[in-house]
Amino acid sequence: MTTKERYESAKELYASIGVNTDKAIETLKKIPISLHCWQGDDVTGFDHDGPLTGGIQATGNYPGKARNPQELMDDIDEVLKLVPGKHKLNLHASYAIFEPGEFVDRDKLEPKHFAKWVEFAKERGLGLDFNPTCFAHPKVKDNLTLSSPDEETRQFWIRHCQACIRISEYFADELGVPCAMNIWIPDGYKDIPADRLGPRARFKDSLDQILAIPYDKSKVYVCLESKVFGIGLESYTVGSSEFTINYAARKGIISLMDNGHYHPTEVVSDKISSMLLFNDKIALHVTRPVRWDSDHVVLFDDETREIAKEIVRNDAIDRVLLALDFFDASINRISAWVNGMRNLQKALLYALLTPNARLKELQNESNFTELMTMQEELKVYPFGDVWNYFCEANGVPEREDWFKEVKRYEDEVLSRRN
Ligand SMILES: C[C@H](O)[C@H](O)[C@@H](O)C(=O)CO
Ligand SMILES: [Mn+2]
Repeated sequence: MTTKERYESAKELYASIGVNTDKAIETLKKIPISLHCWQGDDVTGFDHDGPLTGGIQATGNYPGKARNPQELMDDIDEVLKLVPGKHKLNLHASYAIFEPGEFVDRDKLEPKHFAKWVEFAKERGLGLDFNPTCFAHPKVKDNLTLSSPDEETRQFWIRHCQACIRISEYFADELGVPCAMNIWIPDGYKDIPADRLGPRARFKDSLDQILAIPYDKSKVYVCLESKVFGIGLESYTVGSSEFTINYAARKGIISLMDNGHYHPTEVVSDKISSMLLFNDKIALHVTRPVRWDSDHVVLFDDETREIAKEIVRNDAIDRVLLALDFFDASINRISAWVNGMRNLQKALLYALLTPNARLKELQNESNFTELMTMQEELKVYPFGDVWNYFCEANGVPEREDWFKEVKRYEDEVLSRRN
């Protein structure tokens, strides 16, 4: 049987429960996911030689990490060949590209330092998203940036974030696609603080100063990401969930939830509906925490599917900005990216192939017996036949065939890097 024939048979079965597979794959094709550049080099970037700091960690030493802009771009191209649909690329400020011998500190960054990325994005029809890099830098003083009591330090990071807004607007102007600019700071304390309010008040004031510069809100979507703890910052983080949600609501920016940034039994899938009721847009970093915010590769697992269902069944595809955020250095980095992208797409497809209206009715009728039965039986519907057809129709390898190309690239390209 061909992929198409399998699809036709799956289509009939889904139609019998009121699901239109053609419509599902048309919708999926148009859902952009922001591919995070930092999986390719373990969050190293190009503007410093120091270690990764900020309470995050990439563990593993798999060979073949990208060492310069060209290698990172080549690797991203390799990923794009294996992922269906059109997406965005998510850059950090530390990935600025300088002329040979040039160095520009983060508070002085300008659009021209990202011109090569814009060219790259234009040639491939990608949108660009952006992030200030408030970590892995000598100006992070005692683990603090925008909340630092040291005014010089705080002003440095304010200027950095302002520079990033200007760069984000340049991306949007050049590419004709709004740029999501996400602010995340690592600031916090390892042990019980004596003052919780002061750092948060300074962070609030810093954000006010950053947002006070003129910029076009229809082009730059400023997002604010919360976090419950970092490595070495276990007792207190300045940018907590309450802080970021309140600040974003008050100032009309976008809350970003990273599903690795909550207590282990808290799930982002349960937060999405509440956030949608009070916000036009929300943003997500989709990741996989394992015991802690360990940023493992996204799988086609229960929570990823549950997140996707909340987006699809609440008609929020255009209101949720989707980005990946993980950095696994223990496996082939191209495969980490491709698995993460394809798995989030699979979760979205699974949600699109769910008879959501019928399931809602069952819930409202308190028919929990049939609801459970249906939800469980759906798990063994021929979802894979629809996914494989989607891959074929979009010119990328189906099933695990993509891995052959990853192996070839590893043998011919990655293994020659050291
Ligand atoms: C590199 C990213 O900006 C970073 O992972 C941030 O989004 C985060 O999640 C920190 O834990
Ligand atoms: Mn994140």
